[in-house]
Amino acid sequence: MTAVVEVQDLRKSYDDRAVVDGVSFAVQEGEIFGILGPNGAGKTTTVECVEGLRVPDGGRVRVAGLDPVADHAAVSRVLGAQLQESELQAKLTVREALELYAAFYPQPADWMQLAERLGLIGQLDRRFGVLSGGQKQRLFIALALVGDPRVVVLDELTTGLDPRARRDTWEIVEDVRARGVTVLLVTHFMEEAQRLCDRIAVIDQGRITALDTPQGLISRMAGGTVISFTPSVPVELGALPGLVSVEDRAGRITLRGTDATVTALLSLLARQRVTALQLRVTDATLDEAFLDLTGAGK
Ligand SMILES: Nc1ncnc2c1ncn2[C@@H]1O[C@H](COP(=O)(O)OP(=O)(O)OP(=O)(O)O)[C@@H](O)[C@H]1O
Repeated sequence: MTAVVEVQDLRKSYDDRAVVDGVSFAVQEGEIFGILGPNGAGKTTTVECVEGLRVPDGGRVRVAGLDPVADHAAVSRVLGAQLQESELQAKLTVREALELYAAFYPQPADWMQLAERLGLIGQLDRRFGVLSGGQKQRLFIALALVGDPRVVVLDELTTGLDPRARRDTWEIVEDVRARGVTVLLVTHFMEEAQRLCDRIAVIDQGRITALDTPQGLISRMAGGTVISFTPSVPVELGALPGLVSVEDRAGRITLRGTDATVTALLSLLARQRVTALQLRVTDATLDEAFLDLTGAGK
């Protein structure tokens, strides 16, 4: 596997306050890599150092082997960044924006094809200022892809979108990856990270507190397996392996533990001839793992 984005011991301070404090990660070619963290954690600062928009105080950043600050022009040919709303004139039509941005690149993608893939064909002659939130986001994705990049950085892509538009956008991101583009995704939405990302770096107060697959993040938290059931008769559970907590709400029992807890519980119930009514075994959500892994839950 080749790392297309490498960040080693990245440091950035504002007014003597470290907002990125020794962040290291490597994004493999073809991966959707998520950066997740509470407000002010340093996510945007980190990706802006990757984009060459901010100069790090320390550490090393490479995009396709290039330094985003020293080799800025070369990096902008391999890396597509999502614009912020303020960066596009309201009067520009979708067609003009696509033409304009395509002209920045020596070998742009076919923007008409991009517009078609992103469902923008019907919007080509409409001005940016009158587009809906979802249409604007589609245009931003198209503009990030118009240089035919190897890596695309998407920051808070679906903030402000309704659930339908958010799901449509996720499909577009999956389609982008299916075409071999590496995606670096900054998000607040756990569901989005869980659905899209191959791996996630959880950042809190400028440091990475965990880096794993979504499933790995969930299973590393204590009590990652949730078991709930209603016993046919009252039951004495005693000590079960891996058990983290027990809750009894009007006869419905919820346990948090591990796979070993489930196995031990089932044999205990069988021995006591108790039936577990409406038995459900689920994984904790990434939401819960996130709160466990950042100061946000404390
Ligand atoms: N140009 C700047 N000058 C001073 N402080 C800054 C500057 N840019 C960012 N900060 C501060 O650095 C910290 C990290 O900001 P950053 O935007 O990287 O966080 P974030 O994780 O992306 O947050 P959010 O999820 O809220 O967008 C914040 O406390 C922010 O106020």
